[in-house]
Amino acid sequence: MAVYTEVTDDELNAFIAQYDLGAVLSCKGIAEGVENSNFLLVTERGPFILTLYEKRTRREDLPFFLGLMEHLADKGIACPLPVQGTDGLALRELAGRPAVIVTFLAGMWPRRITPHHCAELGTALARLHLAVADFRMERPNALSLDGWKDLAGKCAPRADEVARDLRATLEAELAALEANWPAGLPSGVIHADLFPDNVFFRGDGLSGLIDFYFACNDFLAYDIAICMNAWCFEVDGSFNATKARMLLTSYQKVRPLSPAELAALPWLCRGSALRFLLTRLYDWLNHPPGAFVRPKDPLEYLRKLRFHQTVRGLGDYALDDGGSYQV
Ligand SMILES: Nc1ncnc2c1ncn2[C@@H]1O[C@H](COP(=O)(O)OP(=O)(O)O)[C@@H](O)[C@H]1O
Ligand SMILES: N[C@@H](CCOP(=O)(O)O)C(=O)O
Repeated sequence: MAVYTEVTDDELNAFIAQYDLGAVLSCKGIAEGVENSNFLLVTERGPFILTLYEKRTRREDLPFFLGLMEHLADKGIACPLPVQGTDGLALRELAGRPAVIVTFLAGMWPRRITPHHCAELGTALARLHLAVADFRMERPNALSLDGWKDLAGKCAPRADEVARDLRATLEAELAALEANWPAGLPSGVIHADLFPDNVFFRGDGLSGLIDFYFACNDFLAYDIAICMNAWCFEVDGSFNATKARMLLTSYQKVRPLSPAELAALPWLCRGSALRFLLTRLYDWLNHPPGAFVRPKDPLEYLRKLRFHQTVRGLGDYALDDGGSYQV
């Protein structure tokens, strides 16, 4: 379960005393998530989420993530809002980790993805991309080409333990991506991890987005590629063109994609597949024995990468009309 850092009652009570939230009624570790320690904190003012930031979330990036959530909430995007203490500060320290309390978002993430979920996602993603246009803070994407090379180098000596010839596959893919990575596409702040477990629904409607801790500046269309990989494959590994069409069509009703963005999607999907293959592979090879968190399967993303390697253009996704299918 994703609670890496335990908090004692004394530490928690001293921490909460810095807010105007009343007394703590309960505080339970949340099993989901892999990056940070999360707790469902119930106080006399209601439910909140307490997050302690762990290894991959760098302290110097936290003002960007918190500022982004505040900016998005201000623009009407349903997302958690950092809660300030009586001193006006949201970011503080608890049990030796940077920590914040954010507002609780009602809803459930979808366990069985339907094309309708993908349509809702497309609308929300495009709204997010429009909403960040005037967000002034920047954070370069540490998990783009240079970051992938770094991770691939660290995994190389043991990669073939996970899949035959994986080391050579990674090297060849990195070279191909370096030679073909698009340039000059519309850029801005992207979520960069908008997987189903970070998107909440209430009934049929999307109710909010969470987990902005990989957000960064990159091509906006790269965020779509991340979503195509995370939402538009079936458990048997097949690509579901209907889901991708729903995603693209809804997105484009809010923010139309340029021909260059559409043409770049196959390479962006390859890059996104490699990115999640590499972080999962790194975690797979390096998770401490006995850790509660079960690392995610890197091979799922190797299969997605192999699929995209066969794609020569949008037609191979059955998206040659640019996803202009009418929902
Ligand atoms: N603001 C929130 N409102 C409601 N639940 C939340 C909120 N933030 C996180 N959660 C819960 O905590 C889980 C893990 O959160 P997440 O941000 O994905 O963690 P991690 O960064 O460790 O992956 C989510 O799946 C959800 O159940
Ligand atoms: N979405 C990533 C892992 C990051 O986990 P999250 O719990 O922060 O969404 C993956 O699937 O590899």
